[in-house]
Amino acid sequence: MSRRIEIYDTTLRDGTQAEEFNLSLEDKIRVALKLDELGIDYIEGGWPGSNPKDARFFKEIRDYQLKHARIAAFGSTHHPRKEAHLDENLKALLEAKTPVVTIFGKSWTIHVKEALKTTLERNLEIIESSVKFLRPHVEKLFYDAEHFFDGFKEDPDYAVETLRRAWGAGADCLVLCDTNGGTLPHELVEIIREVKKRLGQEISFGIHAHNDSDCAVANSLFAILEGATQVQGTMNGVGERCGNANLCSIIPNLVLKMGVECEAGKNLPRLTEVSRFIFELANLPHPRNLPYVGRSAFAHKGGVHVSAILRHPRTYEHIEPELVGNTRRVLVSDLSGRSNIVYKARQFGLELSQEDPVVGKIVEEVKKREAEGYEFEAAEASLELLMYRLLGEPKQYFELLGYRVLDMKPTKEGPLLVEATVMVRVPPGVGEVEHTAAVGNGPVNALDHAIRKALERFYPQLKEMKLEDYKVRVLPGTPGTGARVRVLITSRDGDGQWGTVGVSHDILEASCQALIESYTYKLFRDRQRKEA
Ligand SMILES: CC(=O)SCCNC(=O)CCNC(=O)[C@H](O)C(C)(C)COP(=O)(O)OP(=O)(O)OC[C@H]1O[C@@H](n2cnc3c(N)ncnc32)[C@H](O)[C@@H]1OP(=O)(O)O
Ligand SMILES: CC(=O)C(=O)O
Repeated sequence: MSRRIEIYDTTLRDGTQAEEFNLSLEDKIRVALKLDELGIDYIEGGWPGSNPKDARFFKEIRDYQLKHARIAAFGSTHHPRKEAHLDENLKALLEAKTPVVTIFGKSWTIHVKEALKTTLERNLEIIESSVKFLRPHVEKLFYDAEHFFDGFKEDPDYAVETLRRAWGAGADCLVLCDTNGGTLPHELVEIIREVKKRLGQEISFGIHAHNDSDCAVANSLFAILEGATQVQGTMNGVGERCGNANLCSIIPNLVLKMGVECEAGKNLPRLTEVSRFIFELANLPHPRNLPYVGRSAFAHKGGVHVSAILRHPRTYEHIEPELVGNTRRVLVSDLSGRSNIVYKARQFGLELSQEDPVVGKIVEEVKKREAEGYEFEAAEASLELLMYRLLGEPKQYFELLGYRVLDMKPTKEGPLLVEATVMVRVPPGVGEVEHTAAVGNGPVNALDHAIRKALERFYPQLKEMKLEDYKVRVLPGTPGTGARVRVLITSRDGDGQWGTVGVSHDILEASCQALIESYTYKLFRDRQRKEA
C-alpha cells in the first residue's frame, strides 16, 4: 500500500511574511477556497493574535462550507512573563474557533536566551503548559519546533527535550522547522535519524523548511522519506526572506515520482491554475521558470530540442505538462531551426512541411529581426503576421502616412499637454486619407488615441480592443539615450490577448510599430474568424 501525506499550506501566514506578497481579507478568503478545491489538507489562515485582519479571517471563513480542508490558526507559545491562561496570543487562538491550532516554540538555546530572554528550564515549562492549555479545546494541535535543526546542531539534548515536552503534553504532530533555511539535505537526514533514536518512541512528525540554501523542496522530500507524515509549505514558495518549501513542486514530486499519495494529488491537473490564480490575486508576476507550473516549465526554445520534442515529447520533458495542468510551448527565436517554425505555424493554423522553402525564409527572417533587437517570444501576434506575410498574407488594412506628437509642459506647475496628429490612408495606396488629432496622458497614449480615431470610422471593431500592457526595454549596443529600444505591447479584446513588438532608436517609432501590428492583428484575426 502506498504512503499518504498530509499537506499543510501556510501561504496565508508564512507566505504573507514575504516581501511584496500582501493579501486583503477578501483575497485570503478566495485563496483559502481555491486551496480547498485543490485538496489541501490544512490551511493556516494567519496569526489571530497579530492583527484584526487575521482575526476576522477566522470569523469569516466559518461562513463557508469547505469541501476537504481544515483551517488552522497559528501563534506562539505563551509569553515568558505570563501564564498560559492569561496569555492574549493563546486566548486569540481559541477565539479563532478553528479545528486546528499550530503553535511554535523555541528549540535553539540562543533563541531561548537571546530572543525570549528567559532560562532553558522556563522555555521547557512554556512549551509544556502552552500545549496542555490548548489541548482540550482543539481537534488537532500541531507543534512547530522553530529552528529545530540549528538548535539540534548546537545542543542536541536540549532540542530533543523540547520535542519530548511538546509530545508529552499532547501535541498531535511535531513539526521540525528549518527556520533559517540553512540546513542541507544530508545534514537533515542525519539529524532526523538521530532524533528518532534519541526519542526512543514512535512520534508523528512533520517538516517546515525555508529556502535560504535553495534546498527547501529537497529537504522536505528527504524528511518525508525519513518518515514525516506532514509537509508544510506555500504555493509558489512564497515566504519570509527567500521563501518556504514550494508546494507546487512538492505535491507533483510526491505524487508523480515518489508514489506518495495526498488528497491534492487527485486534483493535480488544477495545480497550474491555482498557482497562477494566487499570484494574480496578489498582483505579482508569476515567475516563468517555476518548476511544473511556470510558463517556461515546458517551453522549448533550442532548435535541437524542438526537433526531438516533435518526434517524441519525452526527449526533453520530465513529465507530461497536462498532468499538472500546464501546456507545452515552442518558442521562436534566433536559436530556432525549421522544427520550431513548423510547430509554431501549426498553432497558427498553417500546415507547413520542413522541406517547404517558405520555412527556410521564415527562419532567416526571424534570425535577421532578432539580430536587430526584435523578440518574438512575448510577441506571438507579430510572429504570426510575419509568417502570413511571407506566405503572401495578410492584406494591409491601412497605411500610416505620417504622425506628429507634441509633448508640452508650458509652465512649471501646469499639467503636461500631449497631442498626436496622424494621417492614415484606408485602404492603402488608393483609399481615402483620414487626418485626425487626439490628446493623451503621454505620447504613446495620444498616438494610440489618434490612430484609433482615424481607423474606427472604417473598422469599428477596433473599439473592442484595449492596450493591456506596455513594456520598453533598452537594447544593448549604443550606450545612453542614443540606444535602441524594444517595445512590447499586450492588447486584449473579448476573445483573448495578443502581443506585438516594435524596435527603433526612437521610442515613439518603436511604440508606433507595435501599435500598428496590434491593430492589424485584430483586423486580421477577426477576418479569419469570419471566413472560418
Ligand atoms: C518562525 C516564524 O515565522 S514565527 C512567525 C513570525 N511572524 C510574525 O511575527 C508575524 C506576526 N507577529 C506580530 O504581529 C507581532 O510580532 C506579535 C503581535 C506576535 C507580537 O508583537 P509584540 O508584542 O510587539 O512583540 P514583537 O513583535 O517585538 O516580538 C517579540 C516578542 O515575541 C516574544 N516571542 C517570540 N517568540 C516567542 C515564543 N515562541 N513564545 C513566546 N513568546 C515569543 C518575545 O519574547 C518578545 O517579547 P518581549 O518583547 O516582551 O520580550
Ligand atoms: C514556524 C515557522 O514558520 C518557522 O519556524 O519557520
